[in-house]
Amino acid sequence: MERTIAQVRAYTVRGGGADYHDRSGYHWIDDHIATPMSVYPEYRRSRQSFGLNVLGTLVVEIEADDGTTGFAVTTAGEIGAWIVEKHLSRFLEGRPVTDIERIWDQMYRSTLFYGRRGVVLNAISGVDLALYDLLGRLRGEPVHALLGGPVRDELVFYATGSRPDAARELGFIGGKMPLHHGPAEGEVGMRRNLAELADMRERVGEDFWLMWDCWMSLDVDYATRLAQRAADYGLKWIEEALIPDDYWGYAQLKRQVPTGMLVTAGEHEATRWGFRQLLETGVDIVQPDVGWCGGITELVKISALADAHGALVVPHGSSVYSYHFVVTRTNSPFAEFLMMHETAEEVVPMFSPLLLGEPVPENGRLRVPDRPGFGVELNPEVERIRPFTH
Ligand SMILES: C[C@H](O)[C@H](O)CC(=O)C(=O)O
Ligand SMILES: [Mg+2]
Repeated sequence: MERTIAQVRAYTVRGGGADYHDRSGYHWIDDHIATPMSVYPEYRRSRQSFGLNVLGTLVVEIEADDGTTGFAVTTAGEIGAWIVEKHLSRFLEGRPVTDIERIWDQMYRSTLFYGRRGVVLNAISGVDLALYDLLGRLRGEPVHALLGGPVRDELVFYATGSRPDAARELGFIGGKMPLHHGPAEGEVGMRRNLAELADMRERVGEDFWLMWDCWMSLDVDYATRLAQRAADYGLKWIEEALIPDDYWGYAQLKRQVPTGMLVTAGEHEATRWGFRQLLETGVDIVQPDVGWCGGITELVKISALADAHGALVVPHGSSVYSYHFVVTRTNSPFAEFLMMHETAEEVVPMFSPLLLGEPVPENGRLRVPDRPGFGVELNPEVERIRPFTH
């Protein structure tokens, strides 16, 4: 029997969860990481100092007419909750649960006058993921089955964190480190970056992948010089070196990095149109975040586009929402695991404490669970607030 959507609800959560930058106390993820704001000395030490954690987590719940409820989490907080409740809900309530493509198109077209990317696309992604979760629960199938089924038995992971040496011991295939010093810290900062890479290469040996996440902090000149000097230490890829709008810079950087070094980008990009522009620069790996780029519905299109450009798709973080997709695509041969342990020495669930049943890699590998939907539940002990209703 065809089920319809009875109600859409949006909640916010603080402290961890999908907004993984929203945490208190020491954490490697907020320890002097180079950012576009590093040009201002007063904002260098901590990304929270310029508001990286202002949004918080958005939880979208979608209830079908038989009471079955699907949900998803992303980064969008109160603004996202307002968009979902006051604007997007009208395109869902009363519609068949299977109307995923039409609902996406209406959400996107109707928000073009203030949307296209950023927090609006985060909100659209949250709704889309919650719809997939609901459809999977109604059909008793995991989301990966709805996407055509797995192309491999298990996922293999690289780890992102400050301790690739610990990641190696934990069985990951590589380690991606945050870059600590940007161009404004001059040659001294450049040398410090290279010393950290050299030290890590020493610790992990020759064959372990080492990558740098530059989080939009560089310019083409600095990124080129950094890449050239990092080649001596076998840097596998240089990630998100430039601001997302500088497509021309990415094209230039791709031409200038040493042969064999990969250029990756895209975690702050959204929609097939944004990725079309990014792919035309020649980047080797695109890294859409399924909770930010437009959800699964859009990621399927981005992935096909990337495949036709000969580029891999290795989604940014996003836990189960990414795993169910990656396992279904041949051009996504491995996945990212973001180390949310304070010192990146242990494996902890990425969206902890928000989800129950969130799977984590063991020895760098994971069989994606066959539970219906995305296979996770909301932890009832985590306080959530519904700031708006409609
Ligand atoms: C470590 C990075 O600065 C950021 O927090 C996460 C990220 O960009 C990634 O996992 O990739
Ligand atoms: Mg990144």
